[in-house]
Amino acid sequence: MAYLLTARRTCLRLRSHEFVSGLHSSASAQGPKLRPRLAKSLKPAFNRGRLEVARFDRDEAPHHGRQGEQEQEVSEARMQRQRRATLAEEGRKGKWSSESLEPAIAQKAPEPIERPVYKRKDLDYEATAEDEEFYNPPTLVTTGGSTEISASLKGAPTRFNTPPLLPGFVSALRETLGQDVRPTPIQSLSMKWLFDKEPAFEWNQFLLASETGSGKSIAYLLPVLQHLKETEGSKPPPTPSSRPLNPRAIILAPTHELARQLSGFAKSLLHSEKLRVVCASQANTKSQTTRDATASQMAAQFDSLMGGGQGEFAVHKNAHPVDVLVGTPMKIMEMIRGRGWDRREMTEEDATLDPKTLRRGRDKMVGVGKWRSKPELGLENVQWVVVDEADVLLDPDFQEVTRTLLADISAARGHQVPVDPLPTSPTEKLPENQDVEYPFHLVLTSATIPSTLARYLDAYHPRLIRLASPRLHHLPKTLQTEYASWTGGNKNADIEKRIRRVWAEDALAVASAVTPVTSLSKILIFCNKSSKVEDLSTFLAEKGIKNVALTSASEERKRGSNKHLFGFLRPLRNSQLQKPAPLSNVTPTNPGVISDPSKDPHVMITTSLLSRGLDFDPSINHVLIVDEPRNMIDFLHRAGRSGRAGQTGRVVIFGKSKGRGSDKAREVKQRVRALV
Ligand SMILES: Nc1ncnc2c1ncn2[C@@H]1O[C@H](COP(=O)(O)OP(=O)(O)OP(=O)(O)O)[C@@H](O)[C@H]1O
Repeated sequence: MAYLLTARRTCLRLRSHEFVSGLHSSASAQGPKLRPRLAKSLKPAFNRGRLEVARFDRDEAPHHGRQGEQEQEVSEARMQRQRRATLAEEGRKGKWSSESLEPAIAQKAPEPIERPVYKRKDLDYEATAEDEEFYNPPTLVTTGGSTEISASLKGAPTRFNTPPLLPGFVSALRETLGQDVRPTPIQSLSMKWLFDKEPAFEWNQFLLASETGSGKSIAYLLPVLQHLKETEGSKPPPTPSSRPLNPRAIILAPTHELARQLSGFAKSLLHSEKLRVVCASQANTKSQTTRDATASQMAAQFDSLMGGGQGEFAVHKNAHPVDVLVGTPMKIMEMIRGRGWDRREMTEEDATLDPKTLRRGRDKMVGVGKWRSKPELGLENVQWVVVDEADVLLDPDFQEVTRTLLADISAARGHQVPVDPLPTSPTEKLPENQDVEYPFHLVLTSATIPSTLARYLDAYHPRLIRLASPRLHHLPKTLQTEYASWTGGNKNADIEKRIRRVWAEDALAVASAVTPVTSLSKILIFCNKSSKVEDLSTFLAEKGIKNVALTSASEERKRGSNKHLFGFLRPLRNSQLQKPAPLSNVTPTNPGVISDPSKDPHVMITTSLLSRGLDFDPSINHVLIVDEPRNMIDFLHRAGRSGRAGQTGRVVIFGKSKGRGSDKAREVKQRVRALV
């Protein structure tokens, strides 16, 4: 009750401070029609090919989320009517001033969710040089750059059925995602293209490109797991000389957090169809007793750089073979070649380097000194490699490690692949006819395909089968965008006000009893710098808002588990693998009580570190972007932590509405509108 009163007071105050400058929903934004960033790179291929464009009617459209959209629209309209009636009634009784009613009704009511109607993409575009940020596939499926471009979701499965899926996977999907689960567009495409087709199943390369929260993990996990299951009997028995683990599939992810979540999710699909999944980023603590003193010191130094440390994964000599290994490329390289594989002689210059100035990725990998432990991981059995968040893992910072890893797997399977350095400048021409053939299936996935990656794929993977969803490079339809303007005073205080306003709206919803809100919204805040994360975290904590601040250097990240994200990540529905921390004052018998953000953290503050791939809980229905996004790719990933899998969410972008610096904010606004 006390909280409710505070919430009401906050609502009244909000009326007078005008820092929200406009509300733009995905459904209503009529901003200038900017072309999405387009690459010219596909044009020649496109001109040579035949084209079918996919278009499917509402009834044909694969399910785009958990909740039936029709049902949702009806319930939202009803909710809005009830809310108006309740608030008006309260207003008549003198509880509210008419002034405070207006924003409460207008701002709380969510926009009706548009049905996904997939339309033909524009084909005759002109891309300018500065527009070349995103690659834009002209249609849903393109097979390489050669003779044929065939397309469409026509004929693609619109249900998870047996076949093509094994019954155990169908039941696991229903258990995890609900009985009526239907494939999203990218999953339909993957079921059509990635499942074994008789007679020949050569080594293929695929790109799965679709917007954030559209189910890419299932799109690649199902074909990989099913193929492993079907070929289980033909697995060669481990020989005494072979190295341990010997996975049949490797999934690469850019962060330990994502690797852990993906392996947990893969396990949740394997309740009936059993396979062994191991996460290289999970603690399994084997002490490194065989090291000498110098080696231990170096390893400790290495750990502090790499975010390893206590409880880190180590391979036991007699470890059983596994089916799927999930991890970051750096961690897996270390398991393949041995810890410290990338070390080199110390130079004078090294001694002067400040570790803080090292770039992420390979720079941080490169240590100095000669220490190196024995290689540990066998690779002869690898038949699938998935590169999740491929645009990060193949970007200039990471691509050398990723490509070296792919080359090592190839070499272990008897096929040498050169790893030539790529040009450092994005404008430099890539060598032609570099068709890289790997002796395994390669699946690349991403929600964003920058033009540089598209060019690399054209040059090195011309046979790549590209599967793209109709909403690639757009925000999820269920995500609303809103622009907030700084007041000109303390920015941290503006952010605090915005947070309190979200909770005031929640409290209102509880008061008017139109939504079954049992806890306050959780809020994810993205800053550009770690120092800003820490500063904001301290400020909010002082104001009684308990929060979790995570940067690449955070101690919590070194524990080999995702405990530091509990309560924020989406828990797995059918397993006990992840359990969010209970909210202190919400109980099953007292569901109307809202949670207390001064006791349980409802706010997480981070940098782009956690913007990639992580599946956050739907209770995170607000993302605040408090620093100007570095680019639209970064923005799409940050914003896409909410509004996932058809759930509603809102992204609030802060900027200056007047004076110096407001031009930038206007430009961001325009570019964001082009993504709606
Ligand atoms: N067919 C489906 N119906 C309903 N929910 C689904 C479906 N497929 C996946 N999901 C759920 O959608 C959420 C997002 O899926 P996932 O993390 O695979 O998205 P993504 O496309 O990989 O997103 P990102 O680009 O951010 O990594 C998950 O919670 C997943 O369980």
